[in-house]
Amino acid sequence: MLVAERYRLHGSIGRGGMGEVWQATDEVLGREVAVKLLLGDEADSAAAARFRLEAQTAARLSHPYVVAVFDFGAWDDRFYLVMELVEGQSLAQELTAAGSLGTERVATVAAQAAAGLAAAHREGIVHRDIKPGNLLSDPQGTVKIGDFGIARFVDDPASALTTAGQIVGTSLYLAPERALGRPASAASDVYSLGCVLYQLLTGRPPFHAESATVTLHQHIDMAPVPPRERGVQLPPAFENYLLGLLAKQPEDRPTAQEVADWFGTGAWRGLAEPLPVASDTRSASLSAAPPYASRPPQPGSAETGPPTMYRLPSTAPQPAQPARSAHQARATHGGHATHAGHAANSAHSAHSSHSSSSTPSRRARSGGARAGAATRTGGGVGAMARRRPRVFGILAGAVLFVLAVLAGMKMFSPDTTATETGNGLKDGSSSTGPESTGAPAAGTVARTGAPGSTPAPGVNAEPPASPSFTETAADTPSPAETEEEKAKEEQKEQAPPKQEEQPQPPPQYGDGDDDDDDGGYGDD
Ligand SMILES: Nc1ncnc2c1ncn2[C@@H]1O[C@H](COP(=O)(O)OP(=O)(O)OP(=O)(O)O)[C@@H](O)[C@H]1O
Repeated sequence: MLVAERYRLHGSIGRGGMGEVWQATDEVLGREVAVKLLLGDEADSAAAARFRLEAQTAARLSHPYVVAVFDFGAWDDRFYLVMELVEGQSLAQELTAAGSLGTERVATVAAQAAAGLAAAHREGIVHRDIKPGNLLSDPQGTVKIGDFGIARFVDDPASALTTAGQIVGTSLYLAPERALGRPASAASDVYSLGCVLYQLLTGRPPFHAESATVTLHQHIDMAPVPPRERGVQLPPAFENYLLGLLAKQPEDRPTAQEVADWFGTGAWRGLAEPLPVASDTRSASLSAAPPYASRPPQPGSAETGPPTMYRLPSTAPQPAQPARSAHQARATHGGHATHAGHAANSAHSAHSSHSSSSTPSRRARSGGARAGAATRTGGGVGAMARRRPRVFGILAGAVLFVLAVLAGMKMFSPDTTATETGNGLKDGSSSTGPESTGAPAAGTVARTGAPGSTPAPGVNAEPPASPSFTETAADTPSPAETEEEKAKEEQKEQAPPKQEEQPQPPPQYGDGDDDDDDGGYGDD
């Protein structure tokens, strides 16, 4: 069959909802092409309009991951569409043959399909029917998006081809907002792509109920079961990001370009992972955990691992968005309690095992730099106080305590000496004059310094001061000695001879546990 006197049809490739696709030869240009012939009655204006729009839409796109459209027209009362021939199979066929695809393959599909979608979105075109059957794979495995048959221009409401209440698209991949009857958007395509990727990984779409209506409700209300809970060996980063594509709110999903970049840079391998944004409610609660800067760098994280997209400038895709999306989606929509819990736990565990967001990384690095600077600039008391405030506080308190005790000894020891022994042991202290306050002060010191009392350990820690007191006393007789001696003589007259005959060597003060020595304090 020669179509439009140019395209010779060789054989049917397959049949879809709008037409049958044939392998053909363009006899003018001498190349192989695919020709789609519109099925049914040309009088079906809606189908004809859709077919025409597919041609016009696809013709605007020129991208390696989008099936190219070469020609469009009417022939023998039928419309035809001439496309780039993709000599491979659709991902639906690939999936049927394999059951499920490996992470490496799915990541490639994600990067390429998302790149093709991003190109369409830049043109203001939404595909609206992303599904495995519309993702074609050539012999090299390169993915190309085909069948823009129900696509429409985002900014052209008049081009909408669906009547009120009618939803075009497959329920298995339909975004929640579309299930609610809201307009399709670029984010709707991202959601559908997320469903496809999920199915490629697990062998089944995230939502699949006994009826399309129930499936649509699941898209709206139910959180998807994390693929790893379905037995898929998947890097946590991949899973977390994929769940972000399935966020219930369109604005919580990454853009197609971000998805393309994220998978294209290999971030899905788990070398890096998005972290929640502080403004996120759930993330804020997570942020109550120890600050990122205090965490040691995680193996494979941005701190230690190879560069990732997170280190790109602000023009790079925002890495935190998918994780935030997953959190927000589950937080705001709840959905199936069990699944929501699984998803949240998965995201949380992924977050806790990866600390590679650019912000935390920068914080950690800058924090480390500050610490290093402090060390380099002297490592003195100030630096120590900053680095180990608690230890510094304890040491400072101990020093202050010792100083206070020494000061107390210095103040009160003359009286104790005078009262205690009268042997000149504490003359140095008595020379300072406190003795004028008389025995009461000495008595106070004696009691607080007595062995067995609470402060005893502190007093016992002071012996090193005693010899110095002794030496000072020996060398510098005080003018107060005269009065002191007089007082001693008066005491001699009243005190038992036994006390007068007690010349005590200096160590007795420091021993503390000598009953005889302390006996004098106790008596006082
Ligand atoms: N450019 C192409 N090159 C090679 N095969 C193609 C091409 N376009 C479509 N096909 C194949 O032709 C078959 C029919 O495709 P078509 O797009 O018409 O239907 P569909 O996408 O399966 O269903 P629907 O149109 O309802 O979405 C599919 O197997 C598809 O893989």
